[in-house]
Amino acid sequence: MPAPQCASCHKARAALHRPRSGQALCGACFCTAFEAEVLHTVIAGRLLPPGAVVAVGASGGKDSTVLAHVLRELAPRLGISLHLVAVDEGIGGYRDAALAAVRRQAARWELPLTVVAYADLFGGWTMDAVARSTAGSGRSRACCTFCGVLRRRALEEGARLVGATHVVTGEPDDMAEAVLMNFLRAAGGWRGRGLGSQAGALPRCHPLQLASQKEVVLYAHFRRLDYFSECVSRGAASAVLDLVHSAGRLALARQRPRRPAPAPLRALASALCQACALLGGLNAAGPPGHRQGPPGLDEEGPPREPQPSRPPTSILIPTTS
Ligand SMILES: Nc1ncnc2c1ncn2[C@@H]1O[C@H](COP(=O)(O)OP(=O)(O)OP(=O)(O)O)[C@@H](O)[C@H]1O
Repeated sequence: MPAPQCASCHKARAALHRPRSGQALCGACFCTAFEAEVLHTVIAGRLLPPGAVVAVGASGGKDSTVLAHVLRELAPRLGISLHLVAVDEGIGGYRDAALAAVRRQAARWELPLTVVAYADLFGGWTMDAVARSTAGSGRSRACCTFCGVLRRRALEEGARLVGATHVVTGEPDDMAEAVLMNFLRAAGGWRGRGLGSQAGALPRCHPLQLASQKEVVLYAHFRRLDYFSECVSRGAASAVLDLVHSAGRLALARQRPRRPAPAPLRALASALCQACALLGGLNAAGPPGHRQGPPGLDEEGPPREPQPSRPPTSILIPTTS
């Protein structure tokens, strides 16, 4: 059976059914719609004012690749300028390939790129050194904690270095996780790693917050974006997006005076100090490199190989005649 006509341009054959609406669109109309939706997210949420100098957290992965590409398309309309900031965590066998992808993107899209390294920012500590230092102490979990906190700090440093006024990161419907965490942590207020920014830090936002993982992959596919690919098999659920919408409404409704945050929230709001606290703990146990061991974070085996990237075939329309 031939593919249906695109429901938007009525000229080309449809190439996909949009996961949420079921609308059949050709690749070009889908990309245009996707960009328009991100534009709406930015404008409606007042995420990036005209004149903003925006540091894009560029990991080389699909989310930040799509984010950078979409914002580059929208930049003239939004009146913003972009600067890619990549963090080199010092993870042997993993980050190098991702950074190479970021360099190719910067060159192709003619965007300025700054790379900041943990080793330079944190007194010689790389994630490989952290992994060795924390070995035997619930290592995998400790590594994620260190990496998340230090990366946030490094991105902030990089953004300030390039004179950015705002920071943006990928995170499409992963936002739901943050939303849920915030609901659970604070029945009385909305704050934290999700849609807000931390005290003293540059404003940080997630323009892809309402996009689904599947559509991010489809956008990358139709725009033929070159990115460093890991597992892309996570699906999108409408409930997840509804949750993010609810959080946005909750944030807008939060006009009443705020109650003092409970203790866990105060801890969340001090991630910059958290980085120093974690580094202090590491240094107390010995300088970077004091413990020898194999590089790489995965104690169960060697660092993961990148997986080939594929769009979710369940929503692509087969191109048969
Ligand atoms: N090394 C890095 N350098 C700069 N920004 C980063 C780096 N790692 C992550 N980020 C930013 O944080 C966001 C969330 O990263 P995380 O690894 O949690 O999610 P992800 O879904 O794998 O993102 P991506 O597909 O962009 O790699 C990324 O989209 C990116 O904007």
